[in-house]
Amino acid sequence: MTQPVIELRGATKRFRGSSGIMTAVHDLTISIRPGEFVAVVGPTGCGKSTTLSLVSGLEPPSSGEVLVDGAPVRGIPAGVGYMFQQDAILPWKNVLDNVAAGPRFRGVPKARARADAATWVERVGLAGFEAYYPHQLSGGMRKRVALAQTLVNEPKIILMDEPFSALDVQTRALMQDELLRLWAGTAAVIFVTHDLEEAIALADRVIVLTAVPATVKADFTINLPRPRDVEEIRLTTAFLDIYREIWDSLREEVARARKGATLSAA
Ligand SMILES: Nc1ncnc2c1ncn2[C@@H]1O[C@H](COP(=O)(O)OP(=O)(O)OP(=O)(O)O)[C@@H](O)[C@H]1O
Repeated sequence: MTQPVIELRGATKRFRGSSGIMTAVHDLTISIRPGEFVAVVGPTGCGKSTTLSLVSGLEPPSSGEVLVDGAPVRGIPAGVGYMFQQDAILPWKNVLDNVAAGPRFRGVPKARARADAATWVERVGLAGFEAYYPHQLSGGMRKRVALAQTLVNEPKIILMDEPFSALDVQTRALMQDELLRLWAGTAAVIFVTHDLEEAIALADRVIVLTAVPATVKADFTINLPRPRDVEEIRLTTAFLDIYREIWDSLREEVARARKGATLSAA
């Protein structure tokens, strides 16, 4: 059996807020193998981003353990790439230099960093746009730059927090396909999303979290064949069956979260 690359063992995270201590995630136990694509869904505000912060080392757990490659996470682990809703594109650098910035920061010599960046700019479909500046790019093109910025570092773990949620529906589907094509099992991915369709279309497993404090409610294996075309696969009976099953589980938590929000607002 392959050793997990990411492991949360009974991880709990508490925050001190204005009205006392609140528990964001509680007794979270998740194990992810190398190259596995895991989507995490749950109601709004349940603790999905906090889960990513634990794995990225941005937040230490209050109790329990978080391990990357079998070692407890202390600080930001090496080999982890990120992609968030807001990209980290530098407006004063052109496309090529934006993609080369990460390797340069890690100490890769300039010529090598630019050569690697050029390869990734091409792979994400931006050949010819190397000298463009971010303000000259569309939303989808910016996402391609962000994808290249992440993948140029050859991460073995990619943490994604709703990376495509600000895109229009068509560009979003295009980027989902691009992500699957470029990822192709090369890294373990945790993909946080509000969108259950997106979760199922992309992932090998979909983890449903409970309303806050988040803990694992259910863990579904997605046995849809790869390679996938995200727009085609959504129309298949197998997809709709899985969707119904997971939505039944998620719906209860969404209802609990809404009830909690109404009570706290009253
Ligand atoms: N640094 C912090 N300090 C205090 N409370 C925090 C902190 N980070 C998160 N929280 C709280 O923890 C809970 C979970 O937040 P989190 O952002 O992880 O949820 P989420 O599921 O990602 O939310 P969304 O669905 O809105 O993206 C929320 O109640 C939030 O206010």
